[in-house]
Amino acid sequence: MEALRTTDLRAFYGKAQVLHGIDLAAEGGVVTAILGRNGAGKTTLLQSLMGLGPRVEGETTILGQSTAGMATDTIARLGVAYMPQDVRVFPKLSVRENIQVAAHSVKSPRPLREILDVLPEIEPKLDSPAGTLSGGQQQLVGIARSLSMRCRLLLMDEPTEGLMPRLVTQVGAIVRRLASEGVSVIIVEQNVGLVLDIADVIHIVEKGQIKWQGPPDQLVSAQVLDRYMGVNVL
Ligand SMILES: Nc1ncnc2c1ncn2[C@@H]1O[C@H](COP(=O)(O)OP(=O)(O)OP(=O)(O)O)[C@@H](O)[C@H]1O
Repeated sequence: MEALRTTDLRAFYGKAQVLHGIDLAAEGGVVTAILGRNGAGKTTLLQSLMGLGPRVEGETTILGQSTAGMATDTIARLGVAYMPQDVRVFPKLSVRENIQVAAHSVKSPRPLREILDVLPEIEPKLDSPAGTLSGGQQQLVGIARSLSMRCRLLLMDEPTEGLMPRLVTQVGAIVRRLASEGVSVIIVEQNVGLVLDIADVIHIVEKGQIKWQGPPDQLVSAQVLDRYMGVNVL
């Protein structure tokens, strides 16, 4: 089933237009990566999908339903999880409680045991206040929260920022695992290597527009990365 479709999505902060007609479609089981330079509008795109922040125009359909006028919590209840860039844990709650809060918001959460099998690093920290964990560990708690919600559309904003390479690989494996379960994952990333490894389709956003889209093997052409990202992979 189609998890997401936007048609001519436009977003505004006050009078400033940040997204200029985004057409994006994503199926269940597909990992869609969004690349782009700083300020291109990637975070604004995810926030627009969640009904957070900017004023939006155009059409968005999530899991078959138009989200026009929907509040963020209603969008979440359709089966959408959003992992913002600055993952916010509840610092005074334990890691376990942080996961329970997320699990509480859905009818049939993923069992904790299953989450710990994928994220063994957090098991020894389950009863520690989440605010005492390192930034990287807090990122993992954010991922654990998303896993617990058993979402059908997962929006991730730079989930590997600040993570050590081993954990970056692990996050990549988790994303692929969710896709194999039928989840549609939209991932904003700066880590081009990771994107090439895990994405099925890549969209490059520049100045609020999708300038290029295609599979990873086509992206590995110096022109595309040089031109839109200032990255030279060759
Ligand atoms: N709350 C806001 N109010 C006004 N302008 C904003 C707001 N948030 C973002 N912008 C502007 O919108 C544009 C897109 O920002 P956005 O954060 O979506 O880009 P991004 O591609 O996610 O960048 P980054 O990689 O730095 O996170 C930028 O010009 C930014 O200054």
